[in-house]
Amino acid sequence: MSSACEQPGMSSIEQAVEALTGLLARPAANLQLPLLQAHGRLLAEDIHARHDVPLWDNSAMDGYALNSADLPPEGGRLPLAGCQAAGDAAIELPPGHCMQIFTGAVVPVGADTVIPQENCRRETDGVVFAPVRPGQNIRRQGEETRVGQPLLGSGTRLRAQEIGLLASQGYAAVKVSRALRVGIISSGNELCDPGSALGPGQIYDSNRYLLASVLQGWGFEVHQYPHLRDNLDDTVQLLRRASGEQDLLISSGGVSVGEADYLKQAVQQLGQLNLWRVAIQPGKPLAFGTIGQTPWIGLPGNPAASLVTALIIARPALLATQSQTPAAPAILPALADFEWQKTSVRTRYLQARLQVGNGQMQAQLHPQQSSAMLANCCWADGLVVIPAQQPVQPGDPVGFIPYHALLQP
Ligand SMILES: Nc1nc2c(c(=O)[nH]1)N[C@H]1C(S)=C(S)[C@@H](COP(=O)(O)OP(=O)(O)OC[C@H]3O[C@@H](n4cnc5c(N)ncnc54)[C@H](O)[C@@H]3O)O[C@H]1N2
Ligand code: MOO
Repeated sequence: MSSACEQPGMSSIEQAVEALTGLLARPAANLQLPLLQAHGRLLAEDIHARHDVPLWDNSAMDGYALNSADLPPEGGRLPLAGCQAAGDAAIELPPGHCMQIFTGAVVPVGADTVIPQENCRRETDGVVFAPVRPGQNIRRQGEETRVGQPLLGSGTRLRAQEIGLLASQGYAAVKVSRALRVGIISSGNELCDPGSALGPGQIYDSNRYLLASVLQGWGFEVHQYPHLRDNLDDTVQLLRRASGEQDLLISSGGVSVGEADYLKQAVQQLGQLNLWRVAIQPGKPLAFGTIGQTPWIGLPGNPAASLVTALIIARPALLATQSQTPAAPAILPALADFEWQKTSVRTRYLQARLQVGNGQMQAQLHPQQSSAMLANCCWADGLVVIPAQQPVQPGDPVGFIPYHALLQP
């Protein structure tokens, strides 16, 4: 990322992230959600074990349970006495016998060892064992977790494994943080939604779908608003309504210098414009401010500029409303498999792929880097970061941020 920005009128990326983070408030309320709806949410309570895990000593194998004291050290034959199946209460092992047992079944009373069926020889009414190690293949009560033990802390993001762990402790519902409600607004007379026929001069609105996917991927609740026509009255009206309904508004388009770009003007009329223009390419015209109590982020209209600014500037600020420690995506070291001479006062994010060459990670660029394109972003699996004013020669070290890291919370 850029250091202090020397371009008059532009903030550095760090300044923009810091100012935006200060503008966004955490949603106050928590909510109780059924476990199946809690995936991806942040836990809003501390979770303790309700019982030991395992609940009782149980078998790790399909085989035969026995009391090791019943066998001589060289092994031997034990008569077979019934079967202990998973889901049944513990039955008693008669002294001097063995009992068939299945994985997960409670260990019969009196048994201390389980031998897998492939490691012994079954006869009609008995089993012949090699020497055994007492205690083999038994999962002990409480060896994973003891009742009352802290399991998950408030603030933990519930991934698949946390959901599974909560279910294993009998939690049918959990308290989670309410996700920010984000209103999405696409601005421009030229926009038409997929599913409708394009009129003359129209294009399909891709940013609405792109941004909704990004925000949903981070766990936010997304609400759509109608396309904003390029005039001040409509813009003021829609922003006033939407700001009363959402925790945050994110628009795309209408923030550069064009005479049909009314968003900043409308925000100034309704509230306050806090920042405009960031030393980032693509994405320079990014703006944000507040309408009443509701923050607004104006992403640039070019689709790749919308995507990159959402991932690099909005992401850390938005995730800070959800968690105390938003994970900054790791910048992976790579070697440039390209030359870049178009230096700029802005930090440049380039659509790139990583590949292994000569045993090292090499970053390759898409031949087209226009911010008006999306096919290049689909080709890419991440972004190469070129600091301001820094040309790159083939073989130079560069930083690479994988898309998967940016698209996850
Ligand atoms: N004279 C100048 N012109 C422009 C400058 C500048 O500094 N001086 N900056 C350029 C840069 S950089 C960008 S990025 C764009 C951003 O402009 P806006 O945010 O005002 O966006 P629009 O003008 O509304 O649209 C730009 C471009 O993107 C297309 N677009 C807009 N919304 C969508 C959408 N929802 N789905 C798909 N495509 C969309 C729109 O049709 C335009 O082609 O400004 C440059 N101009
Ligand atoms: O910043 Mo614009 O986003 O260069 O296309």
